[in-house]
Amino acid sequence: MQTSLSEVFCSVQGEGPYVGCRQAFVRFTGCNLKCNYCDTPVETTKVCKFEAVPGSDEFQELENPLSSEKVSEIINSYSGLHSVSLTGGEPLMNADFINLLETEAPLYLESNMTLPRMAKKVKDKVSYVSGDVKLLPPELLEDPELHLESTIECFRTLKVTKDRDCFCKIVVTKDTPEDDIEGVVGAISGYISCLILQPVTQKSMQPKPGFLLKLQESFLNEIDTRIIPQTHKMWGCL
Ligand SMILES: C[S@@+](CC[C@H](N)C(=O)[O-])C[C@H]1O[C@@H](n2cnc3c(N)ncnc32)[C@H](O)[C@@H]1O
Ligand SMILES: Nc1nc2[nH]cc(C(=O)O)c2c(=O)[nH]1
Ligand code: SF4
Ligand SMILES: [Mg+2]
Repeated sequence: MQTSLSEVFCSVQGEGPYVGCRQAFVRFTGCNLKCNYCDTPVETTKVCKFEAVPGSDEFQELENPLSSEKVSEIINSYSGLHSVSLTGGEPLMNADFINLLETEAPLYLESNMTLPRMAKKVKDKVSYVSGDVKLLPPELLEDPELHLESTIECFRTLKVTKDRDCFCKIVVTKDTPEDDIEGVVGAISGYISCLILQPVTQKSMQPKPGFLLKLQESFLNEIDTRIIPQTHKMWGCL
């Protein structure tokens, strides 16, 4: 089986509870959402950029699409990996491909948690789930009620178990409604090991620190809640 990737590189996880862990990053193309804050191009590319030496800024170009065998081989060429971040775009759009990967390091899924049928397919394949809850303006969603139901269903399917960690990240902007955050956290807190409030990185969209601290305080009785911004952007690594 083959798929298109935009890039493969080795760096450290810049977000959430595993910040600083060495990972291979596999970036799939295509996404089913259009988040107003998204920092990543999701269009399908002709070639996949592959950085063989971490931090070298020298990229080889591999023609898309790539086979699962080739992608596994590239990932296994990196040493010292904690895990393999499957990101994008939306990696769950490639659930069948993910199931064919044969990597030495465990898989870490980075998902928008809106595709429950795909989530079922990969539930025994992934060891870490970094699941976003997308609190977007309703005009950006086709069916806001279904969006919420699908999100909860994905967390139920990929919930924390003895073999899988699952945590939630919520990107918070100055326009994120407090009530929406509270409602969804109540619905998924039983499925996750911790909740990360991730302030959006663009200065113009950022919430006030006091808003995040107040939210954190209100959730701490229910779930380990941490405020962690994107750290890889601070020191300019991939
Ligand atoms: C580019 S997305 C790809 C994976 C998946 N589609 C998702 O959204 O979870 C990777 C992570 O970056 C986060 N992200 C994207 N744009 C961001 C921004 N401007 N500020 C903070 N986090 C951002 C997303 O919320 C997600 O947690
Ligand atoms: N260092 C680093 N950490 C990340 N965490 C999530 C990322 C992503 O784009 O999915 C990402 C990324 O692109 N780079
Ligand atoms: S779901 Fe992820 S990749 Fe897709 S638009 Fe939102 S942040 Fe970007
Ligand atoms: Mg990123």
